[in-house]
Amino acid sequence: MTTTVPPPVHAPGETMPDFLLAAAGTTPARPAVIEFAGNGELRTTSYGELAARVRDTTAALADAGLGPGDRVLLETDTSAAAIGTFLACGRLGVAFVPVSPQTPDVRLATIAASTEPALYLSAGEPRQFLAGAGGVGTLAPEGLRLRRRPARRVRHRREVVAADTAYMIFTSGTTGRPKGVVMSHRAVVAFYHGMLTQGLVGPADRVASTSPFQFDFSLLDIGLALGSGASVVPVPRDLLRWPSRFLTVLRETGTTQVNGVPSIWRQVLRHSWNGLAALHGLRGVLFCGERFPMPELRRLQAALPQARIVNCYGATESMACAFADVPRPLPDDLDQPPIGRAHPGAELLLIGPDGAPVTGPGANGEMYLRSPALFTGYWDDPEATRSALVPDPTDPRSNQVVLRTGDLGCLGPDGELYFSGRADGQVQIRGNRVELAEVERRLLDLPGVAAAAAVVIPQADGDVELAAMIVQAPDAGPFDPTEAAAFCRTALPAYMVPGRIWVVDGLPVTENGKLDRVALSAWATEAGPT
Ligand SMILES: Nc1ncnc2c1ncn2[C@@H]1O[C@H](COS(=O)(=O)NC(=O)C[C@H](N)c2cccc(Br)c2)[C@@H](O)[C@H]1O
Repeated sequence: MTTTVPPPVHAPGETMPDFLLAAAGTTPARPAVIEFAGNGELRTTSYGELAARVRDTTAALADAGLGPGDRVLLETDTSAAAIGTFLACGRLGVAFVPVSPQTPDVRLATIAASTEPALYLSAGEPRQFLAGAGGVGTLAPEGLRLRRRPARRVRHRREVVAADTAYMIFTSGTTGRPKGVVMSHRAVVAFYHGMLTQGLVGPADRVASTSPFQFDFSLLDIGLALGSGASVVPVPRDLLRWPSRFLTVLRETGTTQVNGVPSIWRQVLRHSWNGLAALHGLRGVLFCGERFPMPELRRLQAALPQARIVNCYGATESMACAFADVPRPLPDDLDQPPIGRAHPGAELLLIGPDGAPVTGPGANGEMYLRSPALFTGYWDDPEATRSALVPDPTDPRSNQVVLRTGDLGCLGPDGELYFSGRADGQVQIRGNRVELAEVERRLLDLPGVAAAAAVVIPQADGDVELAAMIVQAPDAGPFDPTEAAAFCRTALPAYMVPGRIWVVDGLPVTENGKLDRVALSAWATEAGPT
């Protein structure tokens, strides 16, 4: 008879640490973090041990003079030490700014200059040039080690309130200058509760987290696991890129749920489909961040017939907002999985070009999000904040703000939403507006194509040329670019047919694992016409 493990008890007015440590009150002995140490060794931190670590680190940070309104720059991958540290920050009302060790020096310096952290903590050797900026310390498995105390500051606030900033995530802004998304405890916990309504995992589950710590997807994974009384399994970044090692981590840690962007599956599906299919304990997959190419999604679903696959949509400005089960079986004529609808407690509106809501099957519009999980604003950027948090277009008088996502959506027959690309994602080709995703969707219909990316190459005469790269499925035959172009021509206007199509082994991805269109365009320009 299976003993039912009591779920954690959540209370109103929770801060992020309250929410994430709730299970320490109900199941202190159960594993909170399971780290893969290699050669069959696992390092487990129980909820009780995590809570004790948070207490010690909170005392160390308080002793260093940190308090509400301060910021800590936290350079690390996801780990028990990292989680314990950011929870301690939350206990003191100190915001943490996560950056991954792979962050280039210039970007780290930009973020540090903008956020003026009271303390810079690094899991590895702290980067020297930051030493003069304030306090410096290192994260060690046994706790925090200060190398330079933070300068003393005048303290105006002493209470931690749920509206305080829990963290700030810097995303690449379209203007090139990174924007700091400021998230309050109240917003994060509101999203976490919305996520818990989806019944994704229970206390016996082990959630593999594959995103870099600086990507809020990692914070979703931590919230999903710890908020459910389950375990987080951080997947070491250097093992993720090797299919066999990735599968070894999943198998040896007893992972039951894998969260990650679509690209983490590309090489596994190409080279280790059988190894993946052998993981019968895998009962859930959650992906987010961009569309999952349908041929790859079908192969993933075939490898894991027992798994629930969920498409999670959203922006860092509300962590995420919608969860939709990928239909099983996937209809043949479906060209992308739905994003469904916002989680309970939030609502996605479709707004037409005239600012009025659009409804009814097939309606198209820009998605606006109404939610208690909305971000506070962009750090030190009131103008960008005003353009993202806008008065509710259905009734501006209340000054209730909604998030203008910048994403286009369309309504399906049953009221479920589909993602139709970025509102600013169109490119102009010979005067015609083109959604690159439409070209990619057509290429994905080609037999033997597993993934595709379309890109525009600026020409000397000011015009642009449309090109594409495709990744072939393992069983595909030789690729004929002429035949592929003819295939596109039967369904797309001439200006949307790629002038050249390259076969590539993989597609470049950003540090967060999403298709890197800048790298793609640079590569195509070099490989393209001389
Ligand atoms: N499921 C989808 N299908 C298609 N397009 C998606 C999906 N999820 C996003 N996007 C796109 O990515 C944009 C946002 O980018 S972002 O701010 O860097 N954040 C992200 O990508 C990740 C985002 N915070 C997120 C999403 C889900 C869970 C967590 Br936890 C975090 C959205 O505005 C969309 O354009």
